[in-house]
Amino acid sequence: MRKNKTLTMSTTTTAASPLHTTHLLRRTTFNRTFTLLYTTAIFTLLHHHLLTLHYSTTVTSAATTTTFLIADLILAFMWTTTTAFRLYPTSRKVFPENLEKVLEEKDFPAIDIFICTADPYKEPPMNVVNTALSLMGYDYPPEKISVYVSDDGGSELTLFAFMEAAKFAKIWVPFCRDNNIVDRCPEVFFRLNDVAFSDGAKIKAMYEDMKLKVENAVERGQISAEYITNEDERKTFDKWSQGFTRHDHPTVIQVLLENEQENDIKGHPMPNLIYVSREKNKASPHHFKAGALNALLRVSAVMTNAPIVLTQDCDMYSNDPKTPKRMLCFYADQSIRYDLGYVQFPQRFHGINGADIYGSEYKRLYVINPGGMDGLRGPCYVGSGCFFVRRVFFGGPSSPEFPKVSQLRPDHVVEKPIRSGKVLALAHEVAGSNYENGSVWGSKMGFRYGSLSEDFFTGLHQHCRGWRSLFFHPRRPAFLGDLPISLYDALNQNRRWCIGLLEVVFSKYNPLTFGSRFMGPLMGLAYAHNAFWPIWSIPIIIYSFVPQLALLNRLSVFPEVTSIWFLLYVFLFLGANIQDCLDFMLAHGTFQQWWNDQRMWLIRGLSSYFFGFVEFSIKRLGIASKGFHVTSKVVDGEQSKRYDNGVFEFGVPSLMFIPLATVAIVNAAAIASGIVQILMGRNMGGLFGQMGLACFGAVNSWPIYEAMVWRSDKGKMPRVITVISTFVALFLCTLVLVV
Ligand SMILES: O=c1ccn([C@@H]2O[C@H](COP(=O)(O)OP(=O)(O)O[C@H]3O[C@H](CO)[C@@H](O)[C@H](O)[C@H]3O)[C@@H](O)[C@H]2O)c(=O)[nH]1
Ligand SMILES: [Mn+2]
Repeated sequence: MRKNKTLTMSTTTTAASPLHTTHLLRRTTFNRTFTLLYTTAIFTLLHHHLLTLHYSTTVTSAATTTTFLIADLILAFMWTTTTAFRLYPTSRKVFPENLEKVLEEKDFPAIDIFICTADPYKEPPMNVVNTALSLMGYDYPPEKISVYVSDDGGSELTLFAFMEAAKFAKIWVPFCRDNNIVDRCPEVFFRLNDVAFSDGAKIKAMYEDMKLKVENAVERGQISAEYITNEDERKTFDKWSQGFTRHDHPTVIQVLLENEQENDIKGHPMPNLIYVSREKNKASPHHFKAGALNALLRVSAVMTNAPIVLTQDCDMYSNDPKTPKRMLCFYADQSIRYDLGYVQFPQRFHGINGADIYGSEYKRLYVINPGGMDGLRGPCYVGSGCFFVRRVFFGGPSSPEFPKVSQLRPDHVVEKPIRSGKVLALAHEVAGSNYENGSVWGSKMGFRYGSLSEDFFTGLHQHCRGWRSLFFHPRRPAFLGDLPISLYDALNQNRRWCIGLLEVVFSKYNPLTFGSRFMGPLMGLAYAHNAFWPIWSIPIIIYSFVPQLALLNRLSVFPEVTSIWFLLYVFLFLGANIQDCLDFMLAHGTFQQWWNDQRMWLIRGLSSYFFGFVEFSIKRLGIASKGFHVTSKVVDGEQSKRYDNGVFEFGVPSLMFIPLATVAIVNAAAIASGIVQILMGRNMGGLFGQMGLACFGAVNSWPIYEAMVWRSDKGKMPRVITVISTFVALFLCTLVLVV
């Protein structure tokens, strides 16, 4: 009887006061029409190339035509994949105020929050603590929240920071709740707000005190005896005895807060807070972040086994305490619940300079494209800001594959307190480095192994198994993270992703051959778009060198400016760029940000995409590979000043800068040669396209000229790179002139 009542109630409220709505964006019709038009243009160009090839009389012209045919085929393929994002661009709204009509607070699902950190020197513990505090402060029943911190750095410094955080949280969480604070990341709150009200000033002093202690410990690399206040803490730190290194140590699990035991200073229960550093040794592979997440999946199953799991990078703090309630608007909707695997919020960043010189926002990857996939079977998983249904890690929606150990099953109900001996013993066992031997963890269960882009691979796998996902982009960013502020860091991160993506391309789960069979062709294309990123380097390299070198050689490779074919080129070039720019600006970007974003696309094509490809090949051949190189989140004062002023940071002599500098020089040389040819009275009709392209290259290379020629700060281009690149450029130019 009661059940019935709830049921009718939920149906009526869904109709009259929905939990969420979804609609196609207004640009949909335009996008579809343009797709048809552009596809026709592509086919016309390819046809034209084939004809030219057929009728070419010299080896040089056959070779150049083939080169451009290859470049254009790849560009055409990549453009085709973008249509997957453009045919069903979707946007959603949620109505958390209607939540209480369908779900009482006591029936809210519990949430296990996973925070991964891997290195106390690249990821300062104080920042990780801030992330954790912001999440513990969620506007959600605290007894339903458990925060698990995975420390792959195996550092007592991080544990120490969290011990301090556990104490501070008892003051911070009620303070946020009682004052209805929105910025629940303490660092951000104290930076942005005047703390004159309530106990603000007192709490700020406590926060500063904690920060001082933690930063002091990190600086000294050890925890002073005076900071250790009781026997329990001392015993814990004793685990870091001799022989304990980050690559070789036993499991450390420390329950720092337990909600049934501890209350905040106002008497409300606290969320659980658990520190986990899984066992590591050189003999067993640890699979980087995916391995860490799988260990957390098991440890959390044993301890709390919440039906919802939120994964967070250590730098991604919560920027909106209402986020879990917004997520619930989807989760509580029975009509979509059955095969809903995860709800992905976009990764957004703080501290971006106005023009976003490194395109670090990745607007297309994180905001635009997921909205497009949301109209299909849902967005990719991007590693952070994602609420999973725990069940998604164990088989398809209608084909569950549960672990043998009953305590690890997603339907297992935990009855014992998390500090009980049995629970802790099992938790240690499942975090052991040999636990996964001979099991399907990482292949069929949990997060996927085998790719450095474990997030992309995991999401793909889940979609292939029949799960759907969903994208929600609230106006106020749900999470904000750090971004690389030097070109080298930005490119290195991108290179790691490329290696991971190629690992997916060359696995059984290739999005085109395997994926599209199980997810449908458009989803296959959408996944392929990301997976094939690195091949963009081929057309970008070709178009950065070949027309320019031909110009130096007075060889015309594009149609005459007066010919109709030239118009086709103009249409293809402008069409793609303008549509891209519009997409970007409609997603609240500025023109300048778009310009920098397209520049970064070219820069990546010449460096990280290409080097990622090279490194992937080397790895395939069985030669050394670096593994997961964690992006540094530490800020250097001077560097950060340059970043804020929009100045490119080269500084380190990286091989990746050589193609960039070489292209800059070759393009400048091509322009110079073009000008000389004009002055000599040559008819430039046939070389107009090449001259235009060289100018485009040079304008894009502006920061590189600056860094090579007239900057003197630490971030300028290292002299050795300039010298090598000049030689390479000279070599290329003479080679062409000789041929
Ligand atoms: O062995 C490792 C390596 C990394 N991490 C953690 O993984 C997260 C992401 O690492 P980061 O260096 O910040 O990489 P990004 O390139 O910024 O991260 C993006 O790309 C990764 C895949 O390459 C995804 O895992 C991330 O979620 C996504 O934000 C961080 O919290 C790390 O602490 C681990 O826990 N163990
Ligand atoms: Mn990161």
